[in-house]
Amino acid sequence: MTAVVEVENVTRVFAAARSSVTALDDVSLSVAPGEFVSLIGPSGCGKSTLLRLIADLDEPTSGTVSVFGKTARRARLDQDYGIAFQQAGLLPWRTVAANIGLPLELHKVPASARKSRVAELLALVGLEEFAGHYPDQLSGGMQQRVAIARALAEKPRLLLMDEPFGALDEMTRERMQTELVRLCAETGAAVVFVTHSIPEAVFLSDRVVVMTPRPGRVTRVIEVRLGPASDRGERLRESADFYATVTAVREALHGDGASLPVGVETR
Ligand SMILES: Nc1ncnc2c1ncn2[C@@H]1O[C@H](COP(=O)(O)OP(=O)(O)OP(=O)(O)O)[C@@H](O)[C@H]1O
Repeated sequence: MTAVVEVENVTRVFAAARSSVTALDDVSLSVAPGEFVSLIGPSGCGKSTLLRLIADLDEPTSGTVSVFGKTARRARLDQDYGIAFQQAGLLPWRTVAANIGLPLELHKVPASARKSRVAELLALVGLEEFAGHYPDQLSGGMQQRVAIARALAEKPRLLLMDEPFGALDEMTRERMQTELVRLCAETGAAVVFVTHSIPEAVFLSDRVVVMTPRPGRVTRVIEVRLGPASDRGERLRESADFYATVTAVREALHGDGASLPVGVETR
């Protein structure tokens, strides 16, 4: 089975006149179809750099990145995935509805199908009343929700998301997490998801990849065994298994994995 994302021995050095930063050092990562993988680690450990390399917004100093078995460049040109990054990246001259519908327009989806899909997405992110607004009339969190709706517009087989829920209030954030899990289960989409939140990573993921900075490396990979995505509802957040996995990720982040709870595997 072809991996959706294959990162092999990737190093990214940002060279400057006096010093250079090794943002990623010999990082490898493989994401299977339908798999949800979160990248977590302290600020500056290279999470965003890794995602940018996968999205072909930057190039590795050495090593290779492939997406759906193609070069990262080819996959970007073919628009094989949806992207939702920290900055919403909306087009200011387009309304909310027109921003969300943009990928559908680019792929020449007929107007009637486009309209109904945009209505569905507006409901999903709770912005039905703002369809005709422009981005600068929305709060940061609302803009972020528009960007997420746009990323989901074409039910992509891969989503690349960098702190997409960072600007949201806690209630909306949890709702969006539940929706994202449900959508991925429905569409079979794989996701590479950057976050600073341990509970968020655990709730969403099949695997949590723990990174450390200077140089940016993958130090641990924690398999999350919390049952199928379709069962990940609100009750999961209060379960003992959930807490145990959160603890395991926290310990891995602090470099203390000596006593892992039962049922949590690392490799
Ligand atoms: N364009 C760039 N030029 C120079 N250095 C860069 C560039 N982009 C990233 N870096 C450096 O690479 C390292 C990794 O940065 P990156 O943004 O990937 O980290 P991160 O884990 O996503 O951090 P955060 O959690 O704060 O968003 C940092 O030391 C950063 O300063």
